[in-house]
Amino acid sequence: MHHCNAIRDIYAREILDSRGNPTIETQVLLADGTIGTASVPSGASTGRYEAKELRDKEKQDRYCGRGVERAVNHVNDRIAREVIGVNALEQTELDHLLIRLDGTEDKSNLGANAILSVSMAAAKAAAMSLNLPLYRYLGGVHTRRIPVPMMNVLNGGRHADNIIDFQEFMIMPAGACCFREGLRMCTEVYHMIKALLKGRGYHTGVGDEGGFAPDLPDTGSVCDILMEAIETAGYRAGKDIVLCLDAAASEIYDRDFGKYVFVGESKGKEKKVVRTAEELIDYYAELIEKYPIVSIEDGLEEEDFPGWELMNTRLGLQTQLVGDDLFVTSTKRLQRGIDCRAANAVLVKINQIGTLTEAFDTIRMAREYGYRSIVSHRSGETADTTIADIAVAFGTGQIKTGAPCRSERVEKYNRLLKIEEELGDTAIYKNPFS
Ligand SMILES: O=C(O)[C@@H](CO)OP(=O)(O)O
Ligand SMILES: [Mg+2]
Repeated sequence: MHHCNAIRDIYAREILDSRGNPTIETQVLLADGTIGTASVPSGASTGRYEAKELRDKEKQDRYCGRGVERAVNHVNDRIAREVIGVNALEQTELDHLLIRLDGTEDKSNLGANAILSVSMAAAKAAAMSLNLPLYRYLGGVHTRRIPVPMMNVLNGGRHADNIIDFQEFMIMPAGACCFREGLRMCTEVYHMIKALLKGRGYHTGVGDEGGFAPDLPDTGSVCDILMEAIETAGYRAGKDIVLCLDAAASEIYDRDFGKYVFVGESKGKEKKVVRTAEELIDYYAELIEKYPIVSIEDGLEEEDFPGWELMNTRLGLQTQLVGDDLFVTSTKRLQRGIDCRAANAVLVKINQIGTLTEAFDTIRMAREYGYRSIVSHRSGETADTTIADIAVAFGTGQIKTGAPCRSERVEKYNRLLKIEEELGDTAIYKNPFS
């Protein structure tokens, strides 16, 4: 109890996220006076099997009403009573205590957002009290690898009000020499995309993650613009910069119909464009043939493990196939995918599972089975930069954190710039696909 790293007090409040929705921020005070502060993001295209946050928005909050307020009260009341006195350095114990206290499979009792805010704030306080940067505290002395950004530059799906069916089009500076250089390259391409869109009369408003959201008719025309922007900016597409997709296929899947419906692509056509899982895999194969696409996330919907297996057999050797809604950062779901060879990579979103310890377990399991991990933001974000430190701490080699023009995303990039500077000559940056 009198240990200097013991939690002395804890306090949560309601703040706003980048979509203007309430979210939770929690502060943990240690006996030595250190304060750790953390805030929690929120998704729009959430996976069915994600841990449940207590949110205000009705569609995400099965209790309806003031969800975040209840999450805040849970931290200040029930959680505070239990965690005061716990040693903040014992992250695993603390997280397991929170899981037990909640008592449900999906954290719907206290709220995954309430629980995660405490988990994160305690880790930050512990690092600070040891005078260590967070990545060093979480990763130890061997921590040296800076992730390559998967930068979202064009938005569609649930993240924008345009007609593009797939959710995210990303560029990745795989051929850069260091993070700073890679970030600069991507930013130049981002600006070039804007110029090209403008020149062709498309609007240049952006989606939730800062990627442009023009009404381009289909995936091919989006990829064409990206290719042109890369080349015009002076880079070699496929060498210096490669492409990645997040199809977020669960969002376009019609369960009753058993097919994927491409509403945007159907515009102006007589017949609706629909694809079965097999046809969608063929479509990906065509796209990969034509464009330097190295990674496809949520290529199929979250229930279709057999479909994923087929996709992995067809495309998995040359393409990174990332499970986001499919795995929801859960070791249980990931194990199922591993058993049936469903994919070869996992997206890691700490709020999908609700504690740091469980997210770390998922990264560890992925590594054991030769899966890659990509640490990721949510479409509703805050200024919190914990995910940048996690990516470095675990040397995942890849991070997905949006466009370079919305502060809540830029915060993460700027944090990585700072970490790379701190690591100096010891920093490692390398193409995750070579
Ligand atoms: O699908 C995704 O990968 C994420 C983040 O880009 O979106 P959301 O947070 O809306 O789930
Ligand atoms: Mg996704």
